[in-house]
Amino acid sequence: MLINNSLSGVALALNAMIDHLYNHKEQVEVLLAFGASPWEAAWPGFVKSVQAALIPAINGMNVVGLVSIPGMMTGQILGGAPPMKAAKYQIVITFLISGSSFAALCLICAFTIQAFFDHQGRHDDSEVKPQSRLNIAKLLDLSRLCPSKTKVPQATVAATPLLADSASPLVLQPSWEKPGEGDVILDLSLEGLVGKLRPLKVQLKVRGGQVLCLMGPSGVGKSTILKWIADLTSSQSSRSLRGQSETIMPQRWRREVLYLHQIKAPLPGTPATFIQAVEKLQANAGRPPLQVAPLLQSIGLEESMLERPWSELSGGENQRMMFAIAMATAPACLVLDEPTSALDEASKLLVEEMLKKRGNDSCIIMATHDAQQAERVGSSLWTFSVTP
Ligand SMILES: Nc1ncnc2c1ncn2[C@@H]1O[C@H](COP(=O)(O)OP(=O)(O)OP(=O)(O)O)[C@@H](O)[C@H]1O
Repeated sequence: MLINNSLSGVALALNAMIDHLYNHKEQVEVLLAFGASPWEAAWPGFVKSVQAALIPAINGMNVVGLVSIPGMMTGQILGGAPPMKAAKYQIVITFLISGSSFAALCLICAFTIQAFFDHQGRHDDSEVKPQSRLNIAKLLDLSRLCPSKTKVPQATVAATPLLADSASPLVLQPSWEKPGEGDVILDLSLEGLVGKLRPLKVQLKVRGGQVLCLMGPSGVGKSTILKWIADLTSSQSSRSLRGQSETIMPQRWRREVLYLHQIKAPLPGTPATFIQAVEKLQANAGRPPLQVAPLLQSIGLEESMLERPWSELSGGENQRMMFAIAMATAPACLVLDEPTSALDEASKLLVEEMLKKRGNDSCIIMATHDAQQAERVGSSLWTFSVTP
């Protein structure tokens, strides 16, 4: 029974950890992008899983202890041992069992976290699979047993040529470029697979003050490239930041080449608590507090929104708040994934103004579906083509 309870605790820990890492992938990615180590990013899941595991395990042990200790003690006393000695012996055994179970749980959590990230702390989805859940709705869907005889005509949409030819390698190339004057901030040569199948190559240099825009059909690999650039997912790469190359630690790289998610991440708490958490990350140790409030007004947000829960902010408010926090961290390169996708025209222009106002000591790389936006803010436009 004791083993059974401990094992169920361990199984619960694993479930909670894997669930947390999968269901809050974006949340973990947001923290990683701000310079968190994998441990810091996965910490809430770790605490949750230890709690989930310890409660049943310790409860189980208490029950087992209460039930079995009198019996075992009686046996020892009948065998000639003094009652106090028998009691102490049982208490020590209970503590040893609790301690070893706790150590086992910690180890399991550590292994789970390590399996989810590669040695550089990047996401490694291939190692841990999400739990397959029984889909009751699908099981009860009887319509698939008696398919309708009348065929609904399907609308035929011409596939984008780039996406139709799914096997040919892709390359990212400049469509137009304005000359840049600042020093080279990022020098990258990246290569990897998009959607785990299609090879893609990227070679680019971004100078201080430049805004490099990426355009291409949905699903071609823009977000994939941006995550490679920010070192959140793996690619074969040679890269340098302000002339410094491989010696840069992943956490520092991500903090300096900060990726901002396209979608709203399910963050807990409020923007103010998130800012505090970011300031406490190891990668930000010794840096001054983030000045987010002064930026909010210029992108149409009120300072009071810092105290409102993330879940109460609209998609557009969330996007602008994250943008302001990212700008306040003053990275060397801000990597933006469709930063105005949730905004109305007026708010979009406010964000663009802020992008244009920066000096020559940082650069921007952003994905967009808006050609006019690329013309308004871009120093260069990069598009995808199939290699001959
Ligand atoms: N973790 C993943 N595992 C497998 N395939 C993936 C994964 N992430 C993305 N893909 C696939 O890689 C391809 C490129 O995705 P990506 O998100 O980079 O496209 P995108 O150009 O940014 O699209 P959009 O404009 O719609 O945001 C898509 O076909 C997508 O399904």
